[in-house]
Amino acid sequence: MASSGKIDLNSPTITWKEAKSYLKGLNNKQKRDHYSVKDFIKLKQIPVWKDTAKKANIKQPEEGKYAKNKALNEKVSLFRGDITKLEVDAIINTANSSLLGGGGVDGCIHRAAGPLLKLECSCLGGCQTGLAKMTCGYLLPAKYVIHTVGPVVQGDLGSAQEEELRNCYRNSMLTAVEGKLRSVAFPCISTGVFGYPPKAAADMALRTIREFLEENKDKFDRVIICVFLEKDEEIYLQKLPEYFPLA
Ligand SMILES: NC(=O)c1ccc[n+]([C@H]2O[C@H](COP(=O)([O-])OP(=O)(O)OC[C@H]3O[C@@H](n4cnc5c(N)ncnc54)[C@H](O)[C@@H]3O)[C@@H](O)[C@H]2O)c1
Repeated sequence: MASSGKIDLNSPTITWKEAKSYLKGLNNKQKRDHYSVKDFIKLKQIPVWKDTAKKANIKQPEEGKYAKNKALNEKVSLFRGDITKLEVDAIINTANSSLLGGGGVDGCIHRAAGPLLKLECSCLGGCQTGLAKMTCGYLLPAKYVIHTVGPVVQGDLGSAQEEELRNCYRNSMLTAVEGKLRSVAFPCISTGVFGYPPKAAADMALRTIREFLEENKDKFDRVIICVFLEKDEEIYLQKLPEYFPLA
């Protein structure tokens, strides 16, 4: 135990349960002393879709299938960058079924969270495609990590994989609601190694997030779509006005 009650989360002797319980008792300022990243991004630094659209001078398409909703346009955000830097209640990890780490987002999250994340994950018994399981965020600026396993797409996209991707977004948001979390950030689930076509994935993500927020609008302050690649940013800028038309 270090002095003044502060625990060294990098100590080889601390268990993940001790670390999780200790972190739960800290306020944001105290937690910041433990982040593995110093250039973390605060929620208030991430613009909402309403402001992004105005700045990007986005053209509103003809009447789409979703109604204009000012409140929802102030709850969703499109952000391009590293999801491990976001200071939100939870980031979603697009993991594999073992939940024991891998590459891509999964690798970035485990590296930034530190070894305690894998130790907690190893007690979860893996995760089936489409489901979601939550752990502590440890050294991440995010309080929690919601791990979900997306579908693998080889060849043509099938309806089963579409349903599985929809389940990833819905079950991750349901898990956040159960944990009373108010701000979450999604990466582009399954669009990397798992091969889901990015435009079709963006349609499924936006439809599912829109419909879930309509049913649970008071449960969230912010749902962030965190893209990493420029092409994904372009896809979402093009599709967002269809699902979140500018009010
Ligand atoms: N990409 C790899 O080299 C690699 C290798 C082995 C396993 N994995 C991982 O990939 C599988 C899941 O496939 P997937 O397509 O769902 O995931 P993914 O391959 O990680 O790609 C998902 C999306 O996340 C983007 N991305 C990558 N790093 C970041 C970051 N730091 N912040 C935000 N977004 C980022 C990436 O560009 C892509 O659009 C799992 O097995 C997992 O372990 C990835």
